[in-house]
Order: sequence, then C-alpha cells, then structure tokens
Amino acid sequence: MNPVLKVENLQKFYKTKGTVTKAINHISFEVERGEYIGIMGASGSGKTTLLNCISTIDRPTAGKILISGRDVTNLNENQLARFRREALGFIFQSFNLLDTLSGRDNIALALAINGVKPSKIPQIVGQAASDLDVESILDKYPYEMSGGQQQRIACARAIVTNPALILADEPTGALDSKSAGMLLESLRIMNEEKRATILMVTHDAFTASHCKRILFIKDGRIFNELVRGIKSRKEFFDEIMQVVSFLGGEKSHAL
Ligand SMILES: Nc1ncnc2c1ncn2[C@@H]1O[C@H](COP(=O)(O)OP(=O)(O)OP(=O)(O)O)[C@@H](O)[C@H]1O
Repeated sequence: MNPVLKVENLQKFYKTKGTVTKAINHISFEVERGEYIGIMGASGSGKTTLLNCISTIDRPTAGKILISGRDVTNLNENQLARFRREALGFIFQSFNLLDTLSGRDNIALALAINGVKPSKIPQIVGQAASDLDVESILDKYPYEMSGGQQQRIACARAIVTNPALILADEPTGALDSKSAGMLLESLRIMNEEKRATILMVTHDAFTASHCKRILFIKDGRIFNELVRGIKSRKEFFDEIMQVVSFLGGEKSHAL
C-alpha cells in the first residue's frame, strides 16, 4: 500500500542578504496510514519549515512531497487550496477557531466548505463530538471555552472531514498539564479508534512520548529515529529524553 506521506530528498533554503540558510537539507521519510509520528528537534533545527512544506503553506527549494500519492510541490494555488481542504486537517498551537461561530458551527464549517450536503452535517458533527467527548461545549463560543476545550474542538474540526493526514504544530504548547493530557487523549482516540494518520511537531518530550515514532531533526537533517514498539510510554519518554539531552535541547517537564 502507498504511504500517506512520502518526503523525498526535500530541501528548503532561505536566501537573505547574501547568506543561504539550509533549513531543510536532504530529508526523506515515509508515513504509513494510521501512524502517529512526532517531529522533534532543538530551536532552529527546521521543524516548522518541514511542517510548512508538508502542509503546502511553503514551497520547497527541491525534492518531492507526496500525500496520498499526489506530489503537492507541483500544484498551483487553486489546486493547493482545494487539496488542503480535502486532504489535510490542522491543529495549531493557537487554536485558530473562528470566534464568531460556536464550537458546533466551527466543526460544521469544515464540512460545508468541502461540499457536504447540509442535511448530513448535524449527524457527522454529532458523531465527531461524541467521539471526542466535546458534546457539552458544542454551543459555546471560543471565547467562552478554556484553551483545552478550544483545542479539542479544533481536533473535532480536523478529523470531521476524514483527511488523509492531520498536521499538529505544538498542539499542547499553550495548555496547562491537565488540558494537555486531555488533548493527548483526544489525539489517541483520533489515531487508535478513528485510524487518523497524525504528524505532530513538538519540543515537549512528554507530548512526544504519546507518538508511535519520533524523528529528530538537527541542522535540517534527520539525526535519529525512535520507535515506541512495545515499550511503555514512560520507557519511551526516557528514551526520548536521552536523545533530547544529547541534542542539547531544552528539557521537558519531568514525569
Ligand atoms: N523566512 C525565513 N527566512 C530566513 N531564514 C529562515 C526563515 N524561516 C526559518 N529560517 C531559518 O531556517 C532555520 C530553521 O528554522 P525553523 O523555524 O524551521 O526551525 P524550528 O525547528 O521550527 O525552530 P523553533 O523550534 O524555534 O520554532 C533557522 O536557522 C531559521 O533561522
């Protein structure tokens, strides 16, 4: 079976005032359907640049990015807008819900934009809300919700269109530890019960220890890879911390 995501020899260089920064320097990897993969690395290692290229927000200098077999580096702006809507789900650090819409309507909008029949939308929204246990906050507006609640509505919005790939950028970054725990449970449900494929960028080892595989980026290259396998989450956390310490990155909160 084709991987959901195939990154082939990706390069992204920034030229500023005569100097060239090789933000991504020959990165290749694949993500299979149903994987939950984390990208870690110290500040400036290239994580955001990689995510921006995969999410089609930024264009790479060279290399290919195939999502569900389609090379997104060749698409024009109109094709990209449609591709993002149909094939990708996004969860950002800063929630990005529309403040003028209730939680229910934020989720429903993702379906309406994708042309889902209006008569079918309430049932699909209801199911996603039930799956992620956000039914009680559906009628609240984002400014009436906690950060954790907003983030769980953002999860429902990301999965409701059944995208090929969900991209999460520091999703626990703005949350306290209890809300982060609830968000990580939402991501687990999305991955294990709804079979969503998730790629998450994080600098936090505790958050990363919920993934099944971690790629470590250093100076724009893949430096190391860890697979959780049958290890407990705590064992995986310890293993991640060893690499983080070796890389000299910031220390995450301890268990
Ligand atoms: N628009 C840009 N112009 C020039 N250089 C850039 C630009 N964006 C990023 N860079 C450089 O590319 C490198 C990788 O940056 P990137 O933001 O991808 O790192 P990161 O791992 O996401 O860091 P952080 O964890 O601090 O967000 C850095 O050296 C950065 O200074």
